[in-house]
Formats: sequence, structure tokens, C-alpha cells
Amino acid sequence: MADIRLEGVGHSYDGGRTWALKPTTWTWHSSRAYALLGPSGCGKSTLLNIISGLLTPTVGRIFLDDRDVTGVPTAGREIAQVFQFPVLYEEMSVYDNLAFPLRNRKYPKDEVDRRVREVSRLLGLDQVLRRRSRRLDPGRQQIVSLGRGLVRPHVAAVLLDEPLTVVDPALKWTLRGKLKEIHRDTGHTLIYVTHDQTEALTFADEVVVLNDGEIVQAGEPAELFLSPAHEFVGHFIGSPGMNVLPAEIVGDVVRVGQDDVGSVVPAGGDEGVLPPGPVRIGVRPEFVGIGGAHASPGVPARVTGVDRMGAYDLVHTLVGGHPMVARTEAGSSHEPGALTFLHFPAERTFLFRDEVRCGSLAPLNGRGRP
Ligand SMILES: Nc1ncnc2c1ncn2[C@@H]1O[C@H](COP(=O)(O)OP(=O)(O)OP(=O)(O)O)[C@@H](O)[C@H]1O
Repeated sequence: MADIRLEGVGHSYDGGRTWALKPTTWTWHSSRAYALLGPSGCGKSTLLNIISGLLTPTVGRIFLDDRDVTGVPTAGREIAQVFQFPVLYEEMSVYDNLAFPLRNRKYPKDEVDRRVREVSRLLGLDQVLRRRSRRLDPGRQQIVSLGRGLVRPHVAAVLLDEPLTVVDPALKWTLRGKLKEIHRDTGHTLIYVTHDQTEALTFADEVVVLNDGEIVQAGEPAELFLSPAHEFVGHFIGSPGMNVLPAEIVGDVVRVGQDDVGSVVPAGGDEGVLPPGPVRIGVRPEFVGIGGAHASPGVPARVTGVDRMGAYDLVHTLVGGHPMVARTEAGSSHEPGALTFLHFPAERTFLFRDEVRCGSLAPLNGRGRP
């Protein structure tokens, strides 16, 4: 087991014109379960292939603890990788497929048998161990591929590139649970690539969010939800994503239209000030208060529709032409066309400039519209 350290690692497929992965410095700590989350084309596979050695980065160096492996081929890195689609020997039995990575590295016969049976039990493959892999359906074949990635006891990390794409949705939940179990048992570092926030949030100790070739935030699932550091994280995590509303910093107050909604707290505490001018307020639908009188802090909003979701309602509004959604209890009485007021709780409302969080709101201390 080793930390995987990237120092200024970046990759360009077109001689430096564009960067699939912008130069990145980051450490994957040993024994943690990570999710690498981001939309299609943001550079997830590029990053994974650089870690495994399938791709040599255009710039930067990679270390396993203190060993520089930048020029070391995949076989010399002790990193296992599972791809989106099954990679196995179709003519071999499931047992032999699982045993292959161990036999290849000359593990003793009884240890091969023990490990194969352990992984087979965990992944529910006991009934098909003697079957030829070709005769399994694609979902089951992918589970065998997963097993091949997990079977080696001494690897620096197991990289999983959207490994459950071809697996039946009902089985996905079970397998994710199994992966967590295997992680607890083996203590492998797992890096699980996905574009699905539910997969990422339910699987990982730490979620690393990648957008447009750069890591925009990393943290525990709750941290990403409650305290997004980048507008992209606010949009990408949560359903629906974070509301964003144009506002203005005037002195030490944040104003939407004519209404003061809070005072400004610059990021990093009380030090420094935020220059006046345009800013964007970010607040999740779960935390928007709706209704009541036009007391400060709050802004007038027009209800445009209500989605009755069963367990809760989503109330859609417009604030000066900008859509804002509030999540309320089921059976709310908001009617389309009605005028209402939105309130932004200071501790859950953030300020963004150039998409990066630059501050948050604090209560107005009695100032603003009475
Ligand atoms: N072999 C290649 N040659 C040229 N460009 C590539 C190559 N592989 C990836 N790219 C480009 O690099 C960028 C990042 O791609 P990458 O496959 O790493 O993203 P991703 O997040 O894994 O996407 P997906 O979820 O769709 O697999 C994309 O713009 C992609 O078109």
C-alpha cells in the first residue's frame, strides 16, 4: 500500500493546444476509498490511465510514496484497473480468470485458491466458478472483471473506471455495497470513476470532483453538499442542483435588486474584504426559505410551478427573471402566479465570483428593509 502522489501532472493529446488534464498536484492517500466524479469528457479516464501507467503524462511526475514511477510501465506499478466493459479470457473458466492475475505473479497454489474463493464469495460468483466466461451474460462477465481487479492482495491501488455501467441497476446497489465490504477487508486504495453523483456519494470516503480537466473540490460527501467551493460542485451534486442568483456587493452588504439579503463574509474568515460589484449567490433548494412577509432579509419571487414529488414539493419561482427553486414539505399551498418571498439562511448561502466561492452571507444585524 502506498500514497499515490501527482506533482504537476497534466496531459495534452494535441501537443499542448488543449489540456485533457490540466497540470495537477494531488495525493491519493493509502487505504482510502475515493470517487472521481465529473461529467463526460472532463478527464477522468485520462487521469486514471496516467496513474495506472497506460498513459505517460505530457508534464509532471508520479510517485508511489517516494518512488518516482513516471516512466515505469503498468506491470511495474502494482496497480489494478477495472474498465467499463468486461476484460477477460472468454475461453477460460471464471475460476481461471480470477486466478490469472495471481498465477501470473507466481502466488502459491493454495493462496491462489484461497483468494479466488474469497473474492468469488463476496461477489456472488460461487455458482459459476467452473463455467466458461463466454457463457455468462455481460453483467456477470463484468463482475468477473471486477473480481480480477480485486483479487491481488498487494496492490498500491485498484482503479475502477465506471465499472458498473453494464451491470443491471438492481445489482449495482448490491455490488457497490460489496465493494465497500471488500475495501474494509483488504484496505486497498480504491479510486472509483463515475459521472453519477449517487454512485460517488454512496461509495466514497472522499469525493474528488473533476471539471474541464481540473480538480475543483475534494471532500467528504456531506462537505460537498453543504459547502460547495465551486459553482460547478453546487450544480453537479444535489438534485436539483444549487440555485444561483446574480447579486451585488455594496459596502459590506449583499443586495439582490433593491433588497439587502445579508452582510458579506469573505472566504477565509474575517480577514480581507470583498471588493464591491457583481457577485453570484449560491443556495441549495433544500435551504431556501419560502413564504411569509417581505421582511428582511428576503426577496420577492413569483411562483411559476410546483412539482409534487411525493415526499416533498419543489416550488419553482422567478426572482427578477432568474429561476430559483425551493424544496418544501409535501402538500405545500404555493400556487402558480402567486407572489411570495424567498429567504436565504446565512450559514447555507455562499457567494461566488468567476464560479469560485469567495465568501458567504452573515445575518444583517437588524439592517435592511424593515
Ligand atoms: N486518445 C485520445 N486522443 C485525443 N483526445 C482524447 C483521447 N482520449 C480522450 N481525449 C479527449 O480528452 C478529454 C478528456 O477525455 P477523458 O476520456 O479523459 O474524459 P472522461 O471524463 O473519462 O469522459 P467519459 O466519462 O466520457 O469517459 C476529452 O475532451 C476527450 O475527447
